[in-house]
Amino acid sequence: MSMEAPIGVIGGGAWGTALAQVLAAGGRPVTLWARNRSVVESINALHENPVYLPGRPLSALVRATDDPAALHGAAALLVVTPAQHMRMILSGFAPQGQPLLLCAKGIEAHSRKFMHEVAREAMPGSPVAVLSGPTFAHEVAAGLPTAVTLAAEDEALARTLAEWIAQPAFRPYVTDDVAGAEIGGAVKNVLAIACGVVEGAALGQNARAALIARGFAEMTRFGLACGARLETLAGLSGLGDLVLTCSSTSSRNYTLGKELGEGRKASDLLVDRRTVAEGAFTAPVLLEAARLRGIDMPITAAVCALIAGTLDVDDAIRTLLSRPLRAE
Ligand SMILES: NC(=O)C1=CN([C@@H]2O[C@H](COP(=O)(O)OP(=O)(O)OC[C@H]3O[C@@H](n4cnc5c(N)ncnc54)[C@H](O)[C@@H]3O)[C@@H](O)[C@H]2O)C=CC1
Ligand SMILES: O=C(CO)COP(=O)(O)O
Repeated sequence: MSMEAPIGVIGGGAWGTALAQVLAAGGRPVTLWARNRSVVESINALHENPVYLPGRPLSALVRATDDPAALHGAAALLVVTPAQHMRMILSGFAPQGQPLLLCAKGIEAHSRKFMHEVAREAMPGSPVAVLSGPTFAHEVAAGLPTAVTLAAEDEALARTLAEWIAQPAFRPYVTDDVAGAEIGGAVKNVLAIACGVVEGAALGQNARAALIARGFAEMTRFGLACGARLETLAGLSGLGDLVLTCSSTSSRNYTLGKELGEGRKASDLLVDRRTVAEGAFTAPVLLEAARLRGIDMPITAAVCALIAGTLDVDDAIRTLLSRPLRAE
């Protein structure tokens, strides 16, 4: 048993559970806070999260709790809640000044704030870093090779967190471009919905490639306007994650889009979901943030219209294809 201070994980969904398993596989004790009592009990008694990561045995070094006080004394806190709930959940934890490693991908609705801004407001005094990249939770938990971006303005903090989380098959690359790491992860979820629509409506593989490339152009325009660097947007947390989630039904966002493309209604698909498809919540706030900066994001606008039910799939496609010709 390791004598090191545990790492805390806030959020017992698929990604929080997978990250807890990565840390524990390296011999680090992990205290995983989850809001769902049956998840806590199953992890402690059966070493499995049957609700969000079924069929994946977890290390005995992962101990679950629903008591925020159990995270006092943790060396760092990985924050792995859905983006729209992060502020509310963090406000239930008394700030202890531990570093926060933010792992959610999204932009907060209404405030239009990125996760690092929300975390700084909810837990002032805690240094903040971001983890993002092409990472399906079930593959990470199975120990399959994965590379991620770990971003912090304080490079020493990024390096320390990278050393704590790195495993032979889990390889963080550090950067100080926090905005770049966050924007790639948030925007790709919206574009994954659009790619799923292309699949569901059987528009073909040329259309999907065009959408990934033009989607990346949208991500880049928005990212650069927010101070992100091109090399981050073209790296693991941007283009890397875009390619992953725009090509697989393992992505909840892509699957949501596929079902929209097959003609199902967004309101039916979004009601009573157990798992989170962040792109549905990010799309409207991203579009608004882009409008305020004078940035054109036609694919994001089409996703917004499909989710709001103001356009059907045929009209959304017609709208995108009838835009004036322009330089690439
Ligand atoms: N699953 C994955 O492969 C990856 C997920 N992420 C990101 O991690 C974040 C968490 O996603 P997952 O772990 O996949 O979640 P999930 O879809 O597996 O589980 C849903 C989570 O949302 C929580 N939740 C549901 N309703 C809530 C409410 N009203 N208030 C507070 N929490 C509520 C549940 O307790 C659960 O932890 C998201 O931002 C996602 O984009 C990032 C990388 C990979
Ligand atoms: O972020 C992810 C992979 O990097 C998970 O994608 P989904 O949320 O679309 O399942």
